[in-house]
Amino acid sequence: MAERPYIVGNWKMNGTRAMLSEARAIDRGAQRYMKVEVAIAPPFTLIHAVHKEAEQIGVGAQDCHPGEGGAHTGDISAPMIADSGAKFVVLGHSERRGDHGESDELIARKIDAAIDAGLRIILCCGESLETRDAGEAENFVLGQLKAALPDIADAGERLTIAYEPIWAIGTGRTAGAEDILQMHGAIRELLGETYGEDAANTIRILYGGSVKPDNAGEILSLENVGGALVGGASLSAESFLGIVNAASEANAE
Ligand SMILES: O=C(CO)COP(=O)(O)O
Repeated sequence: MAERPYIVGNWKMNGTRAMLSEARAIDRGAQRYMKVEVAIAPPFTLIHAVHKEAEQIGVGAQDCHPGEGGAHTGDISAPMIADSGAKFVVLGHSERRGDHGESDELIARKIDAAIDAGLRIILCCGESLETRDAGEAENFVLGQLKAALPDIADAGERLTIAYEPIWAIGTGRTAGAEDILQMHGAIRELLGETYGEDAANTIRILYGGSVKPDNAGEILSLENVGGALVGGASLSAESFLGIVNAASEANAE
């Protein structure tokens, strides 16, 4: 892993104020790993509280609306997210695409809104098992990215990609090393074509899908894997910091 590894916890629809003690423990624990960038994306309701607690870790949101404000009951805009203390937003997660029918086109508009609000972006992509079995995984994932990659000069600082095969999310199954290497390599190539080699090489490509302390070391030492987007194992400081520790060790190798 060449870049500073980036380990991000996606809390999904989990967490009440009782979880703030876990966020605090993650933050304090992360202070032992200054060479790893650590962040969490709690639900909207906890962003501000986690932001106030955090001394070391970054705080982000899990979605935003493409508009700036107005009559959209129940939605949260990118400027509101930035105002709550978040510095990034996760966009295009397969659960948003699946549960809410989010299209590539909508995700591209959300990315523009997030950029206008000064947020960094973690853009998610990933194929279903059906698509993989049909031999279409790479085409599908690259298609998702081509439809959404923003036309910005500072992509190296602003953008992170997360490859999360849907069949590996919450299932205890991780993609094999060969599959990860191949997909991350293809994504790196697309980023190079889009932004030029130099910028592309500073964009971290995270892997996500059942990352745990005991498999993180192997995954994080693969070429073109710049970190992990972690769901279930980010809900406890102990397991999440175990992954941060693995990232630190993989980076030292
Ligand atoms: O979807 C994920 C992170 O965004 C991965 O979730 P799990 O780590 O629970 O498989």
